[in-house]
Amino acid sequence: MKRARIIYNPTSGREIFKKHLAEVLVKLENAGYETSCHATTGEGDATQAARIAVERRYDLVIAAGGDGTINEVVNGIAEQEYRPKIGVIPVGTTNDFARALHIPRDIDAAVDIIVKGETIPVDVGRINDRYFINIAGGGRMTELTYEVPSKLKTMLGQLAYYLKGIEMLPSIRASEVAIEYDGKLYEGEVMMFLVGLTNSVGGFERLAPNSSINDGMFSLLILKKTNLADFIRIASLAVRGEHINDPGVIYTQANRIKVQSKETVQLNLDGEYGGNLPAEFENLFRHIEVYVPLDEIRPEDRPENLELNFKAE
Ligand SMILES: Nc1ncnc2c1ncn2[C@@H]1O[C@H](COP(=O)(O)OP(=O)(O)OP(=O)(O)O)[C@@H](O)[C@H]1O
Repeated sequence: MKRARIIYNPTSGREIFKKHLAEVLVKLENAGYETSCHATTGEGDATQAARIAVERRYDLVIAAGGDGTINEVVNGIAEQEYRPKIGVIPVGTTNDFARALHIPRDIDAAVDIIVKGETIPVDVGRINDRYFINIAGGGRMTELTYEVPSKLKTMLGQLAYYLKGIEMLPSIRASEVAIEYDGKLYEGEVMMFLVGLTNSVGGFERLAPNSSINDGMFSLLILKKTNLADFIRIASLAVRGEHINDPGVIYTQANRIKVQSKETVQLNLDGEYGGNLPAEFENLFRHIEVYVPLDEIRPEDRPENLELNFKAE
């Protein structure tokens, strides 16, 4: 019998997961999993719980929460030699990782995907000994994600971020940075830089349109210093993925990225504060296995084609 560990955040999103826990357990039991649960108690607890799940050699770890919870679970697993497969039940306010992997927000449907048992390997980002699965970045613009009060998030969901963004826009300053990427160098003032593993960020599904979840490459997006009018223009292009050719934007793929600044620039890892610059980003190629609806994954990202990609490199 396989053993599964559910690590769930009881405060995620609209706090609905608890009410569905019994049916989730029954479903996993019927599928042949012996399952136990851990409810997180606060910051860092999901990482600790994931480390313990690794020690106890669980076959899979199911993270139920938002991007913050999944990030924490991956942080407990990514550093280990034995890495259980990861299932995701997206019940957070932002669920960018799940969206990028086409995992549905419906709890029942998300569990069905785990039960079906199809997985793909995905890349994980490492930065100064911390890990991220979706996006890292820096610059004043990225700071709005943790300035949104959690009560507002529960009430308004994704909308809370946009409201905060609009409120902060006029006060956003540029930061002077040096960004080295695969031997190239950009030096200048930026509103933000983003280092992405998936194409889905903050509900913008085309922010990094060329991202592949398992090609060993980051998408690097640099938004140069702009005035408010240009910023609004670029943001509206970004909805359609058309910002990448704008002169105010640098968009490229890179495997290793180093960012420095003389100023204090905060980093954001998967939507949470992640220390300050300097930072070195390293892409850990196909580092974790995640349960996904395989039919909906792009052909080039599916396991049967991965070997081919690899040989072609
Ligand atoms: N019992 C708890 N009480 C309060 N905070 C918690 C608890 N358990 C975990 N947390 C914190 O909640 C943070 C964010 O949670 P998570 O990402 O799951 O959901 P969310 O806030 O609804 O969504 P998002 O982060 O996507 O906006 C975690 O990083 C963790 O620090």
